[in-house]
Amino acid sequence: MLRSCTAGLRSIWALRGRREGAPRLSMDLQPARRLFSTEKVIHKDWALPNPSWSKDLKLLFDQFMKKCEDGSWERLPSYKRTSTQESEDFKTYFLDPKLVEEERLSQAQLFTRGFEDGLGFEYVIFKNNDEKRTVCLFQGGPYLQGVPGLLHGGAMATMIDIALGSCTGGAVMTANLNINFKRPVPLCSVVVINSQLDKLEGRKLFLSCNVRSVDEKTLYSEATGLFIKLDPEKSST
Ligand SMILES: CCCCCCCC(=O)SCCNC(=O)CCNC(=O)[C@H](O)C(C)(C)COP(=O)(O)OP(=O)(O)OC[C@H]1O[C@@H](n2cnc3c(N)ncnc32)[C@H](O)[C@@H]1OP(=O)(O)O
Repeated sequence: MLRSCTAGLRSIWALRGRREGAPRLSMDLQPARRLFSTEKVIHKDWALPNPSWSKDLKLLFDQFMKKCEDGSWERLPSYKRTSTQESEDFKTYFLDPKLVEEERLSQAQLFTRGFEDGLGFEYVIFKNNDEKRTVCLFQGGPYLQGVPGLLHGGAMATMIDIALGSCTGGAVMTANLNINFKRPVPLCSVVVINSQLDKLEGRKLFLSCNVRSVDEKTLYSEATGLFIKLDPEKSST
C-alpha cells in the first residue's frame, strides 16, 4: 500500500509517537485467535524512525523526506501484516486452504518486521516512480549477525530482495536473484541500497541494485533480480 509523501509528512510526527508507544493490538482479553485477527490490529507503519536508529540513518531519512516534498519521491510505509488488498492479490495463486491453516495464517507477519526495535531489520524505502527506482536505507541490528561483528549474507540477501521488489508493482514473485558480495557489512552499520528497473519484457521484470556505505566509498554488494508478474490463469500450488 503506497501513500503520498505529503500525507506522510503531515502525519509523520503522530506516527512517530505511535511507533514509539505500546503496540496497538486489541487487548480486550479475547482468545489469541482474535488477538491476531487482522481486523483487530491497528496497522502500525514500521518505516519510521525509532530510538534505535543511528545518527546516519536519521540524517538520511530526513534528507529523503525533504526530497518527498515536491512529490518526486515517496516514502513507502511498511506493515507487519499483509494488507487485505495484497492478500486478495496473492490468494488466487497461493492460498490453498488445504496447505495453510487459517489459524496459522492469522498469525502471519512479514519476517523482517518481527524483531524488537533495533535488533533486526531497520529500514525505510523511498521510491521515485518516474525514474523507476528506489533507495532503501537499511541498518542491520545485532540479531542479524553472521561472521562475528558482520551482517549475515542471508540478511543482506533478504533486504536486496525486498529493495528490488519495491521497484515492482502488483503481484510479483522473485524468480531469480544473483548477488555478488564484495565487502562484508559491519553489524549495526547503515547501508544504502539503490535499486532500479532495467527492463520489462512481458511478465518479466529485470532489476538491479548496489549496496553502498553511507559515504558511498564502499561498495558492499551488487545484485540483479528477475521478478515475474503472476499470471491470473495459473495457480502455483
Ligand atoms: C512487501 C514484501 C516483499 C517481500 C518480497 C518477497 C519476495 C519473495 O521472497 S518471493 C518468494 C521466492 N520466490 C518464489 O517462491 C517463486 C517460486 N517460483 C514460482 O512460483 C514460479 O516459478 C514463478 C511465479 C516465479 C513463475 O511461474 P509462472 O508464472 O508459471 O511463469 P513461467 O511461465 O514459468 O515463466 C514466465 C517467464 O519467466 C521466465 N522465468 C521464470 N523463472 C525464471 C528463472 N528462474 N530464470 C529465468 N527465467 C525465468 C520463463 O522462462 C518465462 O519466460 P518467457 O515468457 O520468455 O517464456
